[in-house]
Amino acid sequence: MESGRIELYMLAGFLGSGKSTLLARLLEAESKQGRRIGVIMNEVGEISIDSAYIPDGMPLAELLDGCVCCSIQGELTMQLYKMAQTYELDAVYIEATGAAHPLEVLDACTHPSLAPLYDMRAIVGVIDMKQWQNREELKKPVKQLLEAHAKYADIIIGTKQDRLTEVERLAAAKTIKSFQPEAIHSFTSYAQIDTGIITGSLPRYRTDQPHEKTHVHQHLHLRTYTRFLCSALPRMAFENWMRSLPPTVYRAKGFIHVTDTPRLFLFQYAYGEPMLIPYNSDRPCEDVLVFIGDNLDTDRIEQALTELEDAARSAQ
Ligand SMILES: Nc1nc2c(ncn2[C@@H]2O[C@H](COP(=O)(O)OP(=O)(O)OP(=O)(O)O)[C@@H](O)[C@H]2O)c(=O)[nH]1
Repeated sequence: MESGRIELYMLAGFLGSGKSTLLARLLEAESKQGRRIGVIMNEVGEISIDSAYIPDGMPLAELLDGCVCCSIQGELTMQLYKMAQTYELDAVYIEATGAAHPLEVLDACTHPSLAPLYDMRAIVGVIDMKQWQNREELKKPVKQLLEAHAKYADIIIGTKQDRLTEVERLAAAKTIKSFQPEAIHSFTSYAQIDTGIITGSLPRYRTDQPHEKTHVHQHLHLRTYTRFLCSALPRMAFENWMRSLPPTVYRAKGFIHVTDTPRLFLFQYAYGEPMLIPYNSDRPCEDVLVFIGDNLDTDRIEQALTELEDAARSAQ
């Protein structure tokens, strides 16, 4: 467990694309390595089917009867928190329902309360290659979801090669690669992949960060940047700076203190508008901000936050 935090992997893919098959293969590989693994499974129905793939004794949380990206997003955050508190783990795998949008699941995984506990490693997009090739025939929302699983993936596993002819297989691989060229790609039948492309292989830490706890997760085009804060921030200046961020910063959230009051705030930012909500918690919260965006300029964010911290300290 690098950096003392638990590695977190999300398997995202349309219904029936092969997520559980891939998960079973990953768990087998992880157990051979002797790593301690937890699993969170989300199924839309009231009964979990996929958890049958999980070996006895492996920590498992099931989120049933709701899609993690709509009705039970808060529950996923809570389950992740509980799992980290209850077990000593090296990695946790989340299998989202086939109906979940990966960005919504990512939102739950990057809740600021989880920042000290988890290291979000990768979104693994599981794509049924035949369905991909025939996607123009799908209803628009299904096609969009299928494409989102490829678009936001760090690693794409194209599945069910065995259902395609050689010509179809080459064509599907080519279009998936050109749709999301920055991902790592692997095309397979029944998840016969080199599991090392998922576990422990991505560059995740920037070495040039002056702030010891600062961490960058390179999501290819989509990036998550987690910045622990050293002090309270001047509220007005902070809010004005947030409003000046480019629209490609889709989302930010965190826990912060501001200089004019000792109380803790939950910070939320979406569509250009920052919000500070007084927050009472019986859990200890570290001051932290999480940014999610397209090609985030992490240097500029880091510099601006350092300046805000310096300004707050010199005003004291
Ligand atoms: N032919 C073929 N079938 C596969 C492959 N991978 C998985 N399957 C089958 O496809 C079906 C669905 O696979 P799962 O792994 O359960 O898919 P899932 O994405 O977890 O499904 P949901 O949880 O319903 O979204 C199962 O019957 C698998 O055995 C493959 O590469 N080739």
